[in-house]
Amino acid sequence: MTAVVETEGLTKFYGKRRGLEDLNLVIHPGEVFGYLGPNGSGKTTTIRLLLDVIRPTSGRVTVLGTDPRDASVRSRIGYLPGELFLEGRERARDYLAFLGAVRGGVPRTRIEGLAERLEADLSAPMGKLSKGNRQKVGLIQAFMHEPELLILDEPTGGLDPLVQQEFLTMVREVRASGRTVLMSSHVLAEVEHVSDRVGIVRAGRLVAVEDISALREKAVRRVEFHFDAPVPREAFENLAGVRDLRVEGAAVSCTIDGRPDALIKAAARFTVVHMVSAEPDLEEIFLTYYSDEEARHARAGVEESA
Ligand SMILES: Nc1ncnc2c1ncn2[C@@H]1O[C@H](COP(=O)(O)OP(=O)(O)OP(=O)(O)O)[C@@H](O)[C@H]1O
Repeated sequence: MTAVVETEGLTKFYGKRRGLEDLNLVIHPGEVFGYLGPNGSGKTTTIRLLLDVIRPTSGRVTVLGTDPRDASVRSRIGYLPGELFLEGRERARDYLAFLGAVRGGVPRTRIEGLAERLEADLSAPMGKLSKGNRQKVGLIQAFMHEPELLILDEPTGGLDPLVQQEFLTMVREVRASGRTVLMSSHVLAEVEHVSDRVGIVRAGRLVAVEDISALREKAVRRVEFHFDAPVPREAFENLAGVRDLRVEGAAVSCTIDGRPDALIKAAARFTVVHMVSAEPDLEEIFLTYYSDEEARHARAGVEESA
């Protein structure tokens, strides 16, 4: 299976300033990849290198099996820039129709359909669009030609929660059709419900790539069962992944580290009246992981300089 994005030692310095260093990343066809990191960590630099907006200082990159310098690859990509400049008196609707024609013809009905889904107002002149509407026009132009790869830089900024949900549905549809999405964000919560994998970039370096499902499995969550009659403590002792067990009459509570399978099977032997399971807070795991990494890097830095 050919990678959709593949980089090897990809590095960009702006003069002496590090934008990105030694990025080795493979993105597979049909996956949604969340690219996460705080402001200034190198996300936009990576995206610009993939699009040949800037050229690498060193290293190698292919996009859809092609060198990004080959201009023919551009029409196979949909791109939402982090900052979108839309100017002038032309109406958004006419601008999108023009872009559609340039990209080989996009039916007006598709543009209107996307506008409806995102509740975008296409009648306003480009220069007068609100922040939210500008972002929506940006999304429509990225999605409308049904590109093989969507590269979205901070796509959800400025969208209200309902429109965000619709946008996430559009991303899921892209994946369901076997196409690929790379979306950057500085908050995990924005991408976790649609991403298959997330990459964490920090100070110009990719510090981790994680499967979202693996991250979920690592999560510790609190679970409570209420039964129709008191249950024996022994039935819940020494179960894989179960910690902080409390059995009080007909109520059992504990934390689960990893899969809840053993606990569910133990509980299934009794009559469950009610169950509460708190959704694991991935942001918390992520931040714990992140700060561990940070501490490790800081220690390595101290050791290096010692
Ligand atoms: N044109 C430029 N000239 C000089 N330095 C730059 C330039 N563009 C980016 N940088 C620097 O490169 C580093 C990475 O920036 P980049 O914009 O890629 O980060 P980012 O993760 O996209 O951040 P943000 O979320 O704020 O857009 C930062 O230190 C930034 O100051």
